[in-house]
Amino acid sequence: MENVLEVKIEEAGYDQTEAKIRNISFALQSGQLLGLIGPNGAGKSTTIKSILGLLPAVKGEITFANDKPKFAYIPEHPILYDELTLWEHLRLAASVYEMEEKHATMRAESLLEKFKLTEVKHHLPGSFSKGMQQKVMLIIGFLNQPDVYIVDEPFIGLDPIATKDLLAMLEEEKQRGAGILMSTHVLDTAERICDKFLLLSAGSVVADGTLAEIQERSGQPGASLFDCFHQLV
Ligand SMILES: Nc1ncnc2c1ncn2[C@@H]1O[C@H](COP(=O)(O)OP(=O)(O)OP(=O)(O)O)[C@@H](O)[C@H]1O
Repeated sequence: MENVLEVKIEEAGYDQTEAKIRNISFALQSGQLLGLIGPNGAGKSTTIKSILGLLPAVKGEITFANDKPKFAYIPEHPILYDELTLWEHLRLAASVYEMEEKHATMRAESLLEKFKLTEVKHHLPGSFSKGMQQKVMLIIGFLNQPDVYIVDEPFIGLDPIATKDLLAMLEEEKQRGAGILMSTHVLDTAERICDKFLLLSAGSVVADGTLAEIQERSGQPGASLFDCFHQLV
């Protein structure tokens, strides 16, 4: 399988004086869902921000497969404009992505339908609930069908049906060949859906690989991801 993203971070942090993460290297393949797992403060968001080029101090190399990579970042906390309606957000995203108008409209309508937001598409997202705002970020992320998804903790705030819809969308995008890097604390879901894991603690990788490989590394064959995690961290 082709690598859609290669990450080799020697160190990265929020200023030049102190590295918050060290020696984080992995490759994300087409059609793969990679789970970024670790306790609070382990460095998951810092890893994601390093990949996105949002940190001032990153030593290392981030390589996307394509020169002009198509990727979507779905942040943990919604970032929305007070003055734009939901539909205007989608129009803006489509124009930033340079999507063809008819295709963008069709795709937007179908995602609104899927996440049950069609009725509020001309409303301001500022008036939406937390979960609805999170869904807006998902729709924007899924709009352009990128090669790579970088998703920061998507499950918090979503109701069970929205969670199920999100999991189905992720699976669909994997089948299409997208690579997905997803950070999460929801370990039972991660265990079910991720192909591989990168387990971080205190800014470094403590284990990586498939569940079987992580079980072996933690000396607990057949154990849950939670138990392996507990043992290793
Ligand atoms: N904006 C920031 N400025 C300075 N240090 C930061 C900043 N954000 C995070 N850090 C530090 O970087 C380290 C890693 O934090 P990070 O946010 O990457 O953890 P995380 O694994 O995403 O945790 P969580 O599960 O709580 O979201 C922590 O020591 C944290 O204090």
